[in-house]
Amino acid sequence: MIEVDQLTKRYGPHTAVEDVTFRCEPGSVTGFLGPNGAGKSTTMRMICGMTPPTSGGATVGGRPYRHLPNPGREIGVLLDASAQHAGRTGRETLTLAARTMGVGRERVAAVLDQVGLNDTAARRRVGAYSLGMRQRLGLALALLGDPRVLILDEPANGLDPEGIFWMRGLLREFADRGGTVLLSSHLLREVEAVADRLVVIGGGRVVAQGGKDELLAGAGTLVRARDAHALRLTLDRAALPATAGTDGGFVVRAEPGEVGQAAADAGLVLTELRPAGSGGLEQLFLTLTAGASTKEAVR
Ligand SMILES: Nc1ncnc2c1ncn2[C@@H]1O[C@H](COP(=O)(O)OP(=O)(O)OP(=O)(O)O)[C@@H](O)[C@H]1O
Repeated sequence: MIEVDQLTKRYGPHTAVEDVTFRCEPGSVTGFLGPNGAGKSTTMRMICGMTPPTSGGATVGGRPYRHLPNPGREIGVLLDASAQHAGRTGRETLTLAARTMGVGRERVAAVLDQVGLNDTAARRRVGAYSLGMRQRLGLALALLGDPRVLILDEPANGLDPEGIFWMRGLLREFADRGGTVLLSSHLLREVEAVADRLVVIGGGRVVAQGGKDELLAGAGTLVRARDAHALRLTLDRAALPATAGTDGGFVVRAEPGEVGQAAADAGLVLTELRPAGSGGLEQLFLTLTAGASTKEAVR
């Protein structure tokens, strides 16, 4: 179990993460989703004791990361696949880590096999690895201590479609055996395919969280009016929480009837009014990523 409680991180006047609270339960994969710069890495680094929070805290299995006597045996972490010593071979990297963690050498062969790095790859220096191979080695390091919890920052980066499919299977199996997985991505589709729960972060704050199916299904009402500005004012006046899309529409966290009534009371002409459905989360995510590569974000 991972518990994140009101985590906040400020760098001078800049707030990177603000009041972030969520939990990841055993037996589930939690997708931590947000555009570049949203605060995913900073949150994960705070959970793993690498960045001290300005306020709030996080525990893994009931204890702060720094209080775990042998963290690698309890939590597998992949935060930066390029962090490994370029001059060592993959096998040396794992053997050294196994010694530090106090796990048997047989785990090295087991995890190399698990992540699909063959003998030739294991004997090659990490400096000569492709990004995809580094991600596999990073995952091998995370799995080495046979932990119950995995915390992975953008693990699919650099993997080809087959590699991404393989990784999803690995994470699904890990969770199905009772493990807890937190993985981040800036791609909605990538996380949607494997996660049970989603935590969506934008501008350092959690903007949505819940079960994936619930978030994808009950994502409010999509509404559009001839006069988008008047609609915004009407929604604000009626205290209906709305997120503006990039195309003039709004996703409102309320029933269509309630939204329609507010518009009718204000004498507005609506051009669209319907349950947002799966488009709701997509719309919310597009709004967050507006200005960034929006097409890529929902790919
Ligand atoms: N050491 C630091 N000093 C100052 N600002 C920082 C530092 N680390 C992160 N930030 C800022 O905090 C914000 C959140 O960054 P973070 O790396 O956590 O986002 P992210 O969601 O992981 O994005 P990405 O996918 O691009 O890594 C950004 O505005 C970033 O510039």
